[in-house]
Amino acid sequence: MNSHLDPEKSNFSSEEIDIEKALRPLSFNDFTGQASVLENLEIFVKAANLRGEALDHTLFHGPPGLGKTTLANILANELEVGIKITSGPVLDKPGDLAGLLTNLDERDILFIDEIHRLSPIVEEYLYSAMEDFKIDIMLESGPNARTVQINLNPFTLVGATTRSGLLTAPMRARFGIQSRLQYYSTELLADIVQRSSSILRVPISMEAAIEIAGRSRGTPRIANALLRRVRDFAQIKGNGSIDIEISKYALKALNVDAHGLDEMDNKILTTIIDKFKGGPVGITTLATAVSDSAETIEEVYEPFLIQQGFIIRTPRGREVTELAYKHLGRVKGNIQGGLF
Ligand SMILES: Nc1ncnc2c1ncn2[C@@H]1O[C@H](COP(=O)(O)OP(=O)(O)OP(=O)(O)O)[C@@H](O)[C@H]1O
Ligand SMILES: [Mg+2]
Repeated sequence: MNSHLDPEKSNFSSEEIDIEKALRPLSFNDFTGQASVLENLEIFVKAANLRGEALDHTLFHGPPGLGKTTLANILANELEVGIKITSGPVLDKPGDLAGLLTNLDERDILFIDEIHRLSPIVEEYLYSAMEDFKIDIMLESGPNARTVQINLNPFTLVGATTRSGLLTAPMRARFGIQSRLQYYSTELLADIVQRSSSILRVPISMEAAIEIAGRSRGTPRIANALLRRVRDFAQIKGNGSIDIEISKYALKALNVDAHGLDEMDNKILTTIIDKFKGGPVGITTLATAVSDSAETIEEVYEPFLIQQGFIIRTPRGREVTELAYKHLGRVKGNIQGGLF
């Protein structure tokens, strides 16, 4: 079903949240990119449907905005089951988790976002639920306290994390399906921008879609956000349709980096250049210098910077490339005490 054309989904409200919802793909067919991940998921879903079983527990990891939450919802649609959504930081007591688990119907999905942020007690509690579909529940408290074991309906836990490095080994081992999402190419993002434009009913030229896509940091969420802003410019400053001129004008006015790098990306690059003579610099030293954690840099920022050729990893640490100097308008030799 072409669900994004469902009138209830593409409603009249101009609220960003509604737009966000309308743009979210609802089926495997709507979802662009991540070809190998999708290919596998489609097989696993078909097999689970054929056998009438719950899908194996599934973990999505990868940087923000690449489609983890979207895929969790698509799985529910494709399995034709219900989905309950929560997140690691929200689930702070085993009792909260028990409430969710006991309310799941057979084959339903429990989606836990930011699953690396579960408290150890809740995480441990989850283990038996995942493995044997059983949990212990405490009845009464004080001297009369006793626990009873409850059988759960077979369900699928779908976990999402941007920080797979922070997931404990026992937790990770309980996911039969693990998919890593990759940054999207400009071509794929241009397809997504075109799809979103047609949902928003705003005409866009191919060239403009590619321009927006190229500045979206490999990320569909950013591509959609830029599209919405460019659309504003097209409607107020232009004739309502998005061409290359209005796109360039809008992106310039929005101060969007030519490569789509965000503030932190640029901070990492300038720090390596200014404080570490272009590198190599160890990841922990770099993390301290930019006031973030080494894991976040490794899992959220660095993959994109490496993919785009701004940074290379060497045995002695991270080094910026020629491209980074060029991007920031710096000259290599200008650094005091530099080697070049
Ligand atoms: N493959 C895709 N095709 C089209 N649109 C997509 C795709 N992936 C993501 N999007 C769009 O990008 C937005 C962000 O995706 P989503 O919320 O699934 O990311 P996420 O990986 O869960 O991010 P976070 O880590 O921040 O939770 C969605 O609202 C959706 O509209
Ligand atoms: Mg998400």
